[in-house]
Amino acid sequence: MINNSQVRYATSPREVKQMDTKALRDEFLVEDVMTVNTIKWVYSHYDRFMVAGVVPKNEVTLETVDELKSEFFLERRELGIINIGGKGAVNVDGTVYELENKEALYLGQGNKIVVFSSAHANTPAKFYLNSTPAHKAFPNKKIGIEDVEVVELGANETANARTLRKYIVNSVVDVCQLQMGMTSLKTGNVWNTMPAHVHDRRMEVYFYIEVPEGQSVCHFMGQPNETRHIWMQNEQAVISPPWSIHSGAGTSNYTFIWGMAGENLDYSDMDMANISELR
Ligand SMILES: O=C(O)C(=O)C[C@H](O)C(=O)CO
Ligand SMILES: [Zn+2]
Repeated sequence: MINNSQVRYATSPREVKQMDTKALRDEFLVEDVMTVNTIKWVYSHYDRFMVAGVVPKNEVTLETVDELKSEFFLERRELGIINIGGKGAVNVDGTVYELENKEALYLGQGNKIVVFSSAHANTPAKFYLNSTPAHKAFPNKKIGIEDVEVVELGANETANARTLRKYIVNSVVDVCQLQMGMTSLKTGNVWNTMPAHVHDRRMEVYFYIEVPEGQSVCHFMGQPNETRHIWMQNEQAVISPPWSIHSGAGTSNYTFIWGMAGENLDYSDMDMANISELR
């Protein structure tokens, strides 16, 4: 067992209202996601959601962590994997799933030995990992580009034209509670998830990717009438409490992976915030 994980406790809106920039970043920002040949988990007490990434230049085995007090990582958990790097593979108890860039894999509870590798060490895979507690063992499933549900959102006029791709949702794969997808802003568009929303039934984590060199995304969080912001660099993640909006404006277009867990699997269960009422 390795102890390469960090716990983030749940915070209330009242506490967050008092936080300065550093406190907000310490609590919600995950700076180092894509680590080479190692997996550094962040364990959030919001719905016990775990976030990590791995760039396997050598083979990397998924190991359990102290927080889980389990014999193996997936003993009581499910795992979503999206590859944002070069071609790679995930060996799951002897079955090999090859994942090209922007392909995903769902692993159900009970899988014991999971090994990540890259096809080429000089263009390694970059596996983004989200994991949540599971109550049932659903089958493993690879989700290729052709399996994804695609939704077009926003408009150029409001600088929020974007393509949303649902990878791990219950209309594509059987899951206990994990949902994952990817949203890409079109050229010249900068706003994600605007109009903003909250969903007190689910927490969410955004992982910003494809942010061009020298550009940033300003991520907005907090209750709709008491917002805060966190400046995000490429390949950083941010935890969104269930009571918080999660929206961002970039200094260019970009992509992000969203992952959710909680009370329901209803993607459309959102309480919208009126733009003119944001504070
Ligand atoms: O661009 C968007 O809008 C999103 O990607 C929204 C996320 O999917 C989300 O917040 C789901 O609750
Ligand atoms: Zn959301």
